[in-house]
This record gives sequence, C-alpha cells and structure tokens, in this order.
Amino acid sequence: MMSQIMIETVNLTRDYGPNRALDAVNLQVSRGQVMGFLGPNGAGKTTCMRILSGLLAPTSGSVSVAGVDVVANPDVAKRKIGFLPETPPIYGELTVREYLSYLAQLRGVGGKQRRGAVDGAMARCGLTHVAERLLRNLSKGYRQRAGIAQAIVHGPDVVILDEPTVGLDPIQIREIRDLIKELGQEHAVMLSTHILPEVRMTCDRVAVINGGRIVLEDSMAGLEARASEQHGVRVRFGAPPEPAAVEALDGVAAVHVVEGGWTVLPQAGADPIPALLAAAVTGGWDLRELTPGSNALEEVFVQLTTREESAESQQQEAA
Ligand SMILES: Nc1ncnc2c1ncn2[C@@H]1O[C@H](COP(=O)(O)OP(=O)(O)OP(=O)(O)O)[C@@H](O)[C@H]1O
Repeated sequence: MMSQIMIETVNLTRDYGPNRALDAVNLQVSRGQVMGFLGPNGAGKTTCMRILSGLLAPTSGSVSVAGVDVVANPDVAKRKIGFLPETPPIYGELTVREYLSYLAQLRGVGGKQRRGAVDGAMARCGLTHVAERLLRNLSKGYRQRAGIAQAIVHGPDVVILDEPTVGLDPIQIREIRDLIKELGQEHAVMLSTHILPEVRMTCDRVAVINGGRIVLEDSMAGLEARASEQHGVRVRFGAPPEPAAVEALDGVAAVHVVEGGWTVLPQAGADPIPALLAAAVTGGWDLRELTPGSNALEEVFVQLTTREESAESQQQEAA
C-alpha cells in the first residue's frame, strides 16, 4: 500500500506578538503511523496541534489534513481530524453515549450512522459497559478513554492526542498506550508527550521540537540506531574506583560521572563491557548495575534540545 500522507505542514510559522512560537515547521505523518511529538515545556507542541486542529490560525506557512487545507477549508478539515486536548472540556451532566452522540452530530455524522459510530467508538475504547454512566461519575482513566472516543467517533483520518496519559495510574497508562498503538493501525496519529519511554513504546516516528523549530525527525528505528552509536553503558558501583581507572579500560572513550550512576562511553565500534566486568571483579568495585544504552533516547533528546538552547543563549549573549 502506498503511504498516504495525512498530516502535512510546510514552513508552518506562528507568532504571538513579538514571540515566534513556531518557526518554519515541516512535518509529515502518514496513515498507519504514530508520530511522537516531543519537546520541553514551551517548545511549541500545543501551538502546533491547535493549528492542525483548526483552532488557531498560523501566521504563515500551510497545513493540510488528509489533503484538505486547514486554513482555506476549516470546516471540511475539522471533520477529518480528532483532537484530544490536554484539558478536554467537561460535559459532566451527559452520559458517555450522549456525549459521543452530540459530538458525532456536531462533526457531521448523520442520524442513521450516528448510533453505529458511537457504539463503534465505545467498543474500541472499552467504554461499552459504562455507556449510560454520567461523565462526572467516571474515573480519570475512563474519562480519558471517553476523550479518545470523542476524537475518533466521526471516523477521522487524523487523531491528535495531547499528553493523553498525564495523571493516570500505571494500569490505566498501559491501557491507553495499547489503545494508541491500535489507533495507529488505522489512522495517522500524532502523540504529544514529554514521557520518553512512552514514545519508545507507542511510536513509529518521532519529531523533536525545541524553541519552535524541529530539531530532529526520524523513524524510531533510525533514532535507536543513531542513539546506539553514541550511547553509553550505565554503571553503578558500590565501591567506585577513580573514574580514570575506568577510562583506561579497553574500548572506553570517556566516563561521565553523574549522581546515581556513571555513563561509560565506548570508543567507536568497541564494546567496553567485557573489560568493565573483568575490572569490576578484580578491583572489588562492587558492581550494582550495568545497563547498556538504557538512556539512549533520553541522551539524544537532551543533546538535541540543550544544543539548540545553548546556541541560542550564545547568540543572545553575542547580541
Ligand atoms: N496565547 C499565547 N499568547 C502568547 N504566547 C503564547 C501563547 N500560547 C503560547 N505562547 C508561547 O508560545 C510558546 C510555545 O508554547 P506552547 O504552549 O505551544 O508550548 P508547548 O510545547 O505546548 O509547552 P507545554 O509542554 O508546556 O504545553 C511558549 O513560549 C509560550 O509561552
């Protein structure tokens, strides 16, 4: 099957007064993909998602959803998109069924199809047994499911989820992540989060935004490969040696000493683990943890976002 591009932004830019919140953002997401949209606070994620959803106008650049220009045809585009905002509006006095039916109607699902659409969305989100419950009486996890159900009830091509697992307990989180993966098979899904393991678990692609600019866009596989080239081995010792003793080992390029553990960076193409293990045993370093590349994604993320920030602060200092 040809990959169908469902979300496309070209040089998308948005200013709030003198502040540029989005700066020439180019993104593409196809049907069958879950794209993780990552960035620190204030990076521009919400701004981007609100523009995609037709809730906010861009300053310049273009944005299309399922081939429909969101700025030129907002009403058509809105029917092709489902959005779960970070804080969804509350309709506590409606039952789950009434809520979904109301929103399906707003988004143009006709009377005959509506019941089937609502039943289908409830089934996919595991809500069938609470269909007649008032929203205000649902647990947070179920309310979140209702939020996701409203984002898919009208059969949109594109589903955008803003921090969908924030505030849920671990079991609810797992269930919502499974649901997101499932949605990715049929829709193009954009998932905003700053939880890195969540991206690893649910996404096929990842885009990292910082200071309004996309600083990385890659497949998960590509990112993991990139990370493993520069990843470190995380180690913790009960009786740590001098860092120089580790640095001197075969295959070790450098050692970063941080609180709670060290990161041992390998020389290109080398595996430092055998020498590390041997030295830890003979040296009595009391090895407590050895995790290869466990922070790979985190390291790439931190590198990408801090590099941009430090470049910016240097510019500001120079100005
Ligand atoms: N209505 C607004 N008026 C003025 N500035 C705004 C407005 N909304 C956002 N901004 C600014 O635009 C930038 C991007 O904000 P945005 O909310 O899109 O970031 P974010 O990545 O979603 O952050 P968070 O993870 O904290 O939600 C920030 O510098 C923010 O202060």
